[in-house]
Amino acid sequence: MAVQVSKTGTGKSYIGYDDKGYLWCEELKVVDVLKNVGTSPFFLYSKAQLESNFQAYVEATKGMDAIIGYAIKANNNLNLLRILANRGSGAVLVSGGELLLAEKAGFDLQKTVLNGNGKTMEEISLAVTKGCLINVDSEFDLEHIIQASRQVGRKARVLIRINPDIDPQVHPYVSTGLANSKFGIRNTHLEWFLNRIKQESSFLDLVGVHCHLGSTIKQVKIFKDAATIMLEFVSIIRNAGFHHLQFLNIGGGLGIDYERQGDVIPTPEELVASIRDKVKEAKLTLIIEPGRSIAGNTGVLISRVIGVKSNGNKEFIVIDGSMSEVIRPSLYDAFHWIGLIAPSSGELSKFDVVGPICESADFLGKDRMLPRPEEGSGIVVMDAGAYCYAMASNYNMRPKPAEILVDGKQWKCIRRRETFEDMLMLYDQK
Ligand SMILES: Cc1ncc(COP(=O)(O)O)c(C=O)c1O
Ligand SMILES: N[C@@H](CCCC[NH3+])C(=O)O
Repeated sequence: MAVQVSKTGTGKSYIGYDDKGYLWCEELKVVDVLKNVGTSPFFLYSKAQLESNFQAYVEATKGMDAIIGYAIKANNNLNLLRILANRGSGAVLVSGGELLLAEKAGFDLQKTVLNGNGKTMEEISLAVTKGCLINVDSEFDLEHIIQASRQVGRKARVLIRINPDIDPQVHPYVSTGLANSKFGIRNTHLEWFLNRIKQESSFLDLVGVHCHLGSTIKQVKIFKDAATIMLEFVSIIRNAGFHHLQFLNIGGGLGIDYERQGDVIPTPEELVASIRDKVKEAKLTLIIEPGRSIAGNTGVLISRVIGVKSNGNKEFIVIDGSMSEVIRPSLYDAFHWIGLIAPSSGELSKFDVVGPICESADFLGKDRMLPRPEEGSGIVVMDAGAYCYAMASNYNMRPKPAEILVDGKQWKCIRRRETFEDMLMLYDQK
């Protein structure tokens, strides 16, 4: 049975090492899965981990009106989405594609929120037709929503996305709530929005406010500060005559323990507890939009070692996984814990773990102390359940990998590996 590598934000860990040095996913030794799957790299997910992470939010929001809106962008595997939809999760969407997928997965579309600073008319019309909540992101976005609801002949249920100018203290590329961000409106424009919504009240129902500060946040205080500011806006908006205001959408963004050094990451319970009383006092339904903290430690990338080389200064472990499956290190200099999946007697040395892609930015980890691996041995990149497959590409004509789901002692393929023919199909071959 799996042992804990380290405590994550939601507590339990279903992917971890035993004391002999074998990696387990639930009740399966990952070396055995690798043998049976045949191809590599592939993503490996734990169903129990996914359920446990979602359950942590359910427990955290017990006793209050709340929608847990899983942010589909983090991991959109249909099979995983169905698991969450069956458990009553809502969904947070950023495109028409995500909306259609959410519908296919069985999410209650009344509990979905369409976000986005550049929604197309088609996407907005679809969201109005299906009864999704829609976040207003700008003046033009509001005009497009009015137009769509006129055409569809149905009132749009909207929230205003306010940019509260709070620093989430994360990498600038994943920070979304500062004054210079492309997302949301500034409070100085709020009056204009309220007036315009009033004018078009036969097409718009203003039901809430939204903010999303960023991703990989590690302090509860940041959410608490945001809630305080957002509740001030709620009062202003209610005082302006909007009595249907029902939702405070606090966004997503809770981090996970990528470093696996025992960092203290707030739990969903701690996050919600820090704002619960104020939200209840204001008679609001809380919407929370977690992505990473539900999907992140649910999955890992399993690769094989192609070879080990030295350039005189540095040593490299070259694996068959790459930035085309896990782009986060290249894009954000993000850290993912890397290890061998089975015990090794190789001497410990410092390696860069790199892929075969024709880019110097193609690294999964730098300066990692690892046992010198044999060719063909399995390597794990941990915490690859969020923003990894979802951001994967065919760069260098690489097929996207398989996704495997473990449930106890069973595993199944929940998305097959792409083939060369799959990629070829999209070309005009004449
Ligand atoms: C509006 C919105 N909601 C929710 C999320 C999910 O964030 P996270 O995966 O960090 O929980 C994101 C992504 O950052 C987002 O942009
Ligand atoms: N893609 C980012 C998070 C951005 C979330 C979307 N706003 C990551 O891998 O960490």
